Amino acid sequence: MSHCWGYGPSDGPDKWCKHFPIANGPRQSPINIISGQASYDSALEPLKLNYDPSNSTDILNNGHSFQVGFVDDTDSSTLTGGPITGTYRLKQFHFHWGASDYRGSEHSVNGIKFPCELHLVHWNTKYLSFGEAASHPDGLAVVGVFLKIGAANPRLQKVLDALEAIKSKGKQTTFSNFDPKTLLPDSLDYWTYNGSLTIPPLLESVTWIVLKESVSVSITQMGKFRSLKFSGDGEAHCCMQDNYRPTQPLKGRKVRRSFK
Ligand SMILES: NS(=O)(=O)N=C1NCCCN1
Ligand SMILES: [Zn+2]
Repeated sequence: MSHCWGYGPSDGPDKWCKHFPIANGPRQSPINIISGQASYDSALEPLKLNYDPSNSTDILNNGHSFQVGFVDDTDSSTLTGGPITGTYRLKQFHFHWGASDYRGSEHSVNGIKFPCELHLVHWNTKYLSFGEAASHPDGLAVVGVFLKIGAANPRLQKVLDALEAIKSKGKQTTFSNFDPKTLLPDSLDYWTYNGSLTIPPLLESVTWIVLKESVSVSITQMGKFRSLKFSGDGEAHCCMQDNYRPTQPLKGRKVRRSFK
C-alpha cells in the first residue's frame, strides 16, 4: 500500500498540490458550512438509504484511515433521493479523526470542528464502476456524519472492536453482516454542495450530503480510533490521528439545506 501523500509535515495537505494540482481547484472539499448562508431548497428530497447488511465484506487499514468495504455488483445497498438523480451504490465507509477531541472532522459548522467524521461513499450506477464514476462531476455521493463527544455509542462498538485486528497499514480482516444505517442519527436533515474527494486524487466528482444531526462517541471510543497506526509492521510507529484535510475555499459555491 504505497502512497506519496499523508498527513505529516512533509507529505500533508499543504503539499498535495505538488502531485495533485486539482487541490487548488474550484470545487474542493471539505468546507466550513456557515449555517446562516445555506439556503433552504424545498425541491430537495428526503434521503433514501437502503443497505443490505450481508453486503459488508471486510475492514482494512489503508494507511490513511480504515474502511469497511461492501459488495457493489448489484443495487442491494443504495442511496437515492436527496439532492441526487438516479441510484448510487455504497462502496465503503471510513472515518477521519483528530489527536484531540477539538479537531478531527473534515467539514466544520460555523467554524466548529467535531472530533470525528464518518463518510459513506457511493457511486452513480449510470457509470460502470466506482473508478469510472469518480472521474465524472456527478459520479460520487458521500454522506458525512459528525461524531460528537458524549455517551459511548453502542452502534460503533462492532467497528471499534474490529480495529484490534488491523492496527497497522495493510492489515485487513473479514467484517460481515454489518448495517451502516445503524451509524446514522435519527434525523436525516442535511446540507449539500458540490465538492471533491478529500484525499488524493481529490477528484471533483462528489455531491456532498452532510447530516445536520451528529451521533455520539465517547472519549474512550475515540481512544480506539487513535490506537491505529499510519505505519506498517516493522516501520517506525506513527499513530493514526489528525487524518483530516483542512477546509477549502468555497469559490462561489452555494450550500443548500434540506430543512427549514
Ligand atoms: N474522504 S473522501 O472524500 O470520502 N475520499 C475518498 N477517497 C477514496 C475513496 C473513498 N473516499
Ligand atoms: Zn473521507
